[in-house]
Order: sequence, then C-alpha cells, then structure tokens
Amino acid sequence: MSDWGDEPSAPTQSADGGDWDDVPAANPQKEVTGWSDDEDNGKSSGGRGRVGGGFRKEGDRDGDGDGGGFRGGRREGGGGGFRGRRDGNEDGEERRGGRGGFNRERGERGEKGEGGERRRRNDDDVNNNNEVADDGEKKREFYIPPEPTNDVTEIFSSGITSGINFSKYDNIPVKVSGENVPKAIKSFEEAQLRSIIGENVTKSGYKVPTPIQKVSIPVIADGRDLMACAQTGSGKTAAFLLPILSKLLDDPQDLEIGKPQAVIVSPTRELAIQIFSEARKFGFDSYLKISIVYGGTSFKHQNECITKGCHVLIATPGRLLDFVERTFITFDDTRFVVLDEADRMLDMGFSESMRKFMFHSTMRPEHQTLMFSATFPEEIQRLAGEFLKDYVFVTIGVVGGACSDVLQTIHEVNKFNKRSKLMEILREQADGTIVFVETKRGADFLASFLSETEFPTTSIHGDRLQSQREQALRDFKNGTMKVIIATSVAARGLDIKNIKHVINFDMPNNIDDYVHRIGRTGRVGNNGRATSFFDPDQDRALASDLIKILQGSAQTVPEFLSDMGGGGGGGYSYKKFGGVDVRGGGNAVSDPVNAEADQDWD
Ligand SMILES: Nc1ncnc2c1ncn2[C@@H]1O[C@H](COP(=O)(O)OP(=O)(O)OP(=O)(O)O)[C@@H](O)[C@H]1O
Repeated sequence: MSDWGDEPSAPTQSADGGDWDDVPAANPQKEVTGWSDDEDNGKSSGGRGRVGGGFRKEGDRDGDGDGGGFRGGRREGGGGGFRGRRDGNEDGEERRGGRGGFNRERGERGEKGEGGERRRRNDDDVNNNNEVADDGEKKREFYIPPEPTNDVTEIFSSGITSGINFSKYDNIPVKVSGENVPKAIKSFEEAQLRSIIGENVTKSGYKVPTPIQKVSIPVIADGRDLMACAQTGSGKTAAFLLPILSKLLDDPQDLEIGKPQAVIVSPTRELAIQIFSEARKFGFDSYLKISIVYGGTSFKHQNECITKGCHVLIATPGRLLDFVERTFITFDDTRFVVLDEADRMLDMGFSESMRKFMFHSTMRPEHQTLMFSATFPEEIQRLAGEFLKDYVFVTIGVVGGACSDVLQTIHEVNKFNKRSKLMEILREQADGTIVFVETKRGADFLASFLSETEFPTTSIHGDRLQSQREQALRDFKNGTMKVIIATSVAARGLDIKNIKHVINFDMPNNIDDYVHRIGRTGRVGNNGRATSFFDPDQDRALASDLIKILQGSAQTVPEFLSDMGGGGGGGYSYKKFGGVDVRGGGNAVSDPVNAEADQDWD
C-alpha cells in the first residue's frame, strides 16, 4: 500500500498493454477559454464540449456495451468462482505484453511496469481485502468502460425518489461547530445556485434540500473547509456537488489540460462511477467538463479522456496517484478537493496515499477541502484535521448511527445453517436483495450455489474483472438478476433504487461497515429492511456495538444478543447525539434543521 513513491514516473508501457509512446505529453497546452460569464450552457462558448466530456465518442471497441477487450464468453449466471481464472488467462497482461517484473509467488513488485501497476491496481479499491484468485494471480483485462449515456431521461432518472419519511429528516438534530459558520439555507432557491444547476436540481425531482444539504451548501459556497457526517442515503453527494459546480460556473477560470479544478476521490470504483453520473446530471447542459479515472480500466483510454481537459475529476485513489506520479495530473488549478467516504479513505494506512496528493507540491494553496461520510470515528477525525483548515464540523443525527428507516432483524445462525436460512428468506421475497459476505471466495461460492436455484444471482467483489463488476451491477439494477452477492466493496455509497433487502450472510468485522451495508436500503426517506445472520462463534466481538446501534435506531434487540452484549468488548464509541468535534470548543450549535430560525448560525 505504501510503497508507490518509488514508482518510475514515466514507464515505457501502460499496465493495460498500450504503449506509452503514444500517450499525449504531460502538461499539454492551455485550452482556449473565452466563454461568456453569462453562458453556462456552452452553446456559445466557442465549440466547447457541452457535457460530461471525457469519454470517447466511439465507445467501446467491440461495440457490445461491455467495453473493449472483455471476452467473458459465458453469460453471467452467477458469481462463478471459476470464470475469473479463464478470463484472466485470456485477457491477462502477460499474454499480451509479456512483461516481467512481477514475482507471482511473492507478489513483489519488479523494477518497472507491470508489477508495480498490478500492486496499484489491487490497491485501487480501498475495500479490496487482498484476496487473490486460486492461482495466486490477480485477473486482468483491457477494459474500456461503456460511454456514459447522453439520454436526458436516463441521466435524470438515476436517483431514488424520496419516500414517506423524507419530511422526518427535519426532526433530526443538527450540530454545527466552527468559527463564523454560515447560516443554513431552507430551500434550494436560497442557495442561489447558478441557474443552470438549479434547473438540473428541479429536473432531478428535488424539491427541498436534505439537512446535510441545508448546512453544507452555504458553507462550501462561503469558501470554507468542511467535515460532514450524515446518515446513509441522506443526500451527501448533492451536498458537495451542487455548490462546487455552481461556484465553478460563477467564477470561471481558464481550463488547462491535466489541471482539474475540482477533484473528488472515492474509495471504490463503482462509487466513483456513481458520483460521475451525478456530476454529469447536475452539470447537464453546462460547459463544465467532467471526467473520471478509476482502476481496473485502461489507463491509456482514461488518459485520452482527461487530455480533453476537465473541470471536475472523479477518481479512485490508486488510479489518481498513478496519473499524478506520471505528472499527467497536477493540482495547480484545484479549487476543491472532496474525500467522499472520508473515514474509509483515511483508514487502513490509506492516509499515506492521501497525504501524497493532498500535500502534493503542485496543490494550489487556496483550495477547499471537503470530507463526507456517514461514519467518522474520532481517531479518524483527528487525522482528518491535518488536511483541513479552519473547518466547519457538521453532524446530522448520530455520528455512525444507523438509519432508522431500515427495519433491522438479527437472527442467531451458525455457519452450517446460513444457506438454508438464506433460502428460506429468499423464498419469501428475493427481488432486490443484496447479500453481503466477508470474502471474495465466499461471494463466488454463494453466487454459484444460488445460481443453481430459482434465484438469478450475480456477484460483485474485488477479484472480479472490472467489466464483470459493472455488468453485475447493471444486471442487478435492471432486474435481470434478482440477487447480488457482494463483499464490502459494495458496502459504501451505492445508491440503487431496487435494493429492498440487505442481508448480512456474514456479519462485517466492524460496526461502521454494518451501518454502511444496511444503508444501501432505506434511503432518502424510504423504508428498507436488513436481516443479519449473527454467528455467536464468529461475531461475539460485535455484540455490544451492534446492541448500541439497534437501540440508537429504535430497533428490537433480540434476547440472545442482549445476553452476550456485555462481553462484546466492541470499541464503538456511541454518542448520545451528534458526535464530537475533536477540536472541542464551544461553538457547537445543536438543533433540528427545522428549528433554524431559533438558531444562532453566525
Ligand atoms: N434534496 C433531495 N430531494 C430528493 N432526493 C434527494 C435529495 N438529495 C438527494 N436525493 C437522492 O437521495 C439519494 C441518496 O443520496 P446520496 O447517494 O447522495 O446519499 P449519501 O448520503 O451520499 O449516502 P451514503 O452515505 O450511502 O453514501 C439519491 O438517490 C439522491 O438522488
């Protein structure tokens, strides 16, 4: 994880098999600007691309919608633990490029090229838990993602429609601290967003901002740094995207290739893709160019995309550092840095990587740093403080609390009975079920098993090829697959309409993961359902934290669990309300958002 610094800065070949020789030079020429300040839509901006930017017009090479080079011959019928190896052999790097430098047995990096790239690829997803396929080899492919849609209806139908509990958001306590905190807004009109952004908000079906949006939008618009914690599914993405896009249009600056003006980093590839879609939606019909770079895809292809220039770059950390270390991306013009799922990004040794780009020598000193998550352990907050200056700290509800719109059921099930219990539950209702397991191999086995039953099942985990991961999500989203088996790679951020039920087939090993997993349902005021198989032999250590989460979200604690609660020894620091600004101090404002009039926000 931490040894990327000695990577060669300009390898001769890309990890994707392409020659580096034909990659456009780093730091290419400045792009012409010259658009009117009054024109956000680029229609009179001298030929500037209208939307999105960044994806090749010609789309994927084989035109099959799966992206070039993906030759997964067998149609997905399940997780298929054995498909991967075949794909790996067919599309693997070695076969194409024959590059050495990687010691398979020891997994060590060679001098340049392939090996180092492989390591970084593996690290690209923060949630990758470092399992390897049976042959000890990470599967590879040359993958060019499908071109993003330009269909207006599709673009604006990505979100989940708010549910019956949406208005209850206003009763959630809000706690804001920091010096001179800008006043929260009550409506999108008050936010004074650029009109084109405001129109896109309306087209998205948003009528009222959620609490995190009410607080964050004016804070970001005011130029402040922010650490924000709000429950899963409560609109954090728009809370940072709307003010950023609006400010980029309000105060336009010359666009230079390789110098993004806003950089949004997400721990997983699928979440990065989702943020990319959201950014395209809110920036629709403006001249803002929005691009994405993420692992598991062709570096060369993504480089071609960003050499068209982008105002907003969405990235996974490993791939971003790849670009930075090769000097294809610098931060001279970066006005906003966003860490989505910030606690995850600063966790597990990833803070070193974060430091590498946050404190990069090219980083524009005046940038704003914005951090968002539903969970924010205090020790991570402390670490995060290093990256922030004079920041506003906001919590909506309980830091790390579960969404009370999710009905949580905990069954005591030992490992031998989990499958039959799962079948029993699926027979009642299978559509829109995401089943979390702890290991990638476990995901493959379970998906293969279920595929033999009446439930069409797919899987997503870090050992699947990126094309397979994206196909799996598409199949699940469009209902072709009723069930998806996932590792924690899908635990955070994913906003999928048809997830009705989250099942923890295996409990996660920490309570924050539990909160994020069950938060895939019960989003934006809708009701959801989560069922967990608690194996006392395996999961005892989670008991006390789990009890606190259940109590904090008004759920029933089963007797077997309360009986073992005392001995759990979990380290979860559950706060009565609001969490703690680790800076301390007396600037906290604490009240529900709908009582804003009574608050002293200044
Ligand atoms: N003001 C709003 N009105 C209606 N729907 C909204 C509003 N804001 C966001 N949404 C919708 O709510 C859903 C959840 O939003 P989002 O994915 O940003 O949540 P989140 O807080 O980032 O969740 P997570 O913690 O799981 O990442 C999305 O489908 C989004 O389109």
